[in-house]
Amino acid sequence: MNSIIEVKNFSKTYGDFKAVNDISFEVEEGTIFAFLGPNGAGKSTTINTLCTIFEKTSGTLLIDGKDVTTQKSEVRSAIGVVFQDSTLDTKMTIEENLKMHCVFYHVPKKEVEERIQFVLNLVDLVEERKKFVGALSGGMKRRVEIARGLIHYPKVLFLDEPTTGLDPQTRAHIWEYILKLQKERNITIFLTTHYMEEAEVCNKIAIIDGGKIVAHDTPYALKREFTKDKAFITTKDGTKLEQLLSEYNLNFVKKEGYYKVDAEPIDVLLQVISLQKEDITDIEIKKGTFNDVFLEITGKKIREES
Ligand SMILES: Nc1ncnc2c1ncn2[C@@H]1O[C@H](COP(=O)(O)OP(=O)(O)OP(=O)(O)O)[C@@H](O)[C@H]1O
Repeated sequence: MNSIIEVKNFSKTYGDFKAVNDISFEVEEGTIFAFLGPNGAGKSTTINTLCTIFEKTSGTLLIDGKDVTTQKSEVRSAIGVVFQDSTLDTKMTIEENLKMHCVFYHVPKKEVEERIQFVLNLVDLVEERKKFVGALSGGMKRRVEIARGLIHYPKVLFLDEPTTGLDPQTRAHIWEYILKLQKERNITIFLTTHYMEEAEVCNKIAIIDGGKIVAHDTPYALKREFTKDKAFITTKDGTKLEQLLSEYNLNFVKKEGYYKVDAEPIDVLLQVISLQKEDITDIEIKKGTFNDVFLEITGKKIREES
């Protein structure tokens, strides 16, 4: 597949401080890419440089083959941006905000109406187009921002925490629009989020920490690498279970009233269970979560290595 975003050896320093330290990654066209990291990791610096707002210190950053340093206006035409701080004019209606954006982006006059219809349809705001932005709910404002970010038909949409502060139902709606954009329009979505369950539905995830990319893969592969399924076992004979788990080399932790046991390799766990089936009163297997992945990569594991 074609890489629509290419970042090679990108660094950004503020004085002596390396906020982003020689990172490289690519994003394939038509995919949803999550860029995650703890506070101060270098996410905003990278996004702002990709969006031509900041200047790089070194490296190459291309969007749709255009250089973010030397071809700023071509890059700006290729991207839509929805940042956390709203830049909508609250004293204007939705329609007026969208029209103004069309002027900025030199959308041909005869196409303006069709595009407004298209983007409002996408975010379910056709009926509201004459409403003043100042009178809209937080979720509606976010939808208007997404509509506005799309009105010049960008190839890549940058979404900086698009669902932060929204209620679960509105978050689910925003995700419907994001998935629809990807499926129906082949738009590449580059997003940040601190909701790990949102990161899980993305095609690829990169995790940045301390200015370095510390993981970059599919959610599935990251989960496989960084988490283990756990079995929660309740037994009438703890001593026997502990003996068996040690004998079969399965890690476990004794908790109040149950044991938390590594459920992998599953065949080994099944053997232990079959040897103690008269005593076991309850078993629940829980899959590793993406929260575990993030903690493992940016917390425990990294600290252990550094
Ligand atoms: N203008 C600046 N001058 C000096 N240091 C800066 C400047 N901007 C950012 N930094 C530092 O660079 C590092 C990366 O910042 P950045 O804003 O990219 O992180 P982030 O991952 O977006 O964090 P957050 O999730 O908190 O927004 C941080 O340590 C930050 O303090």
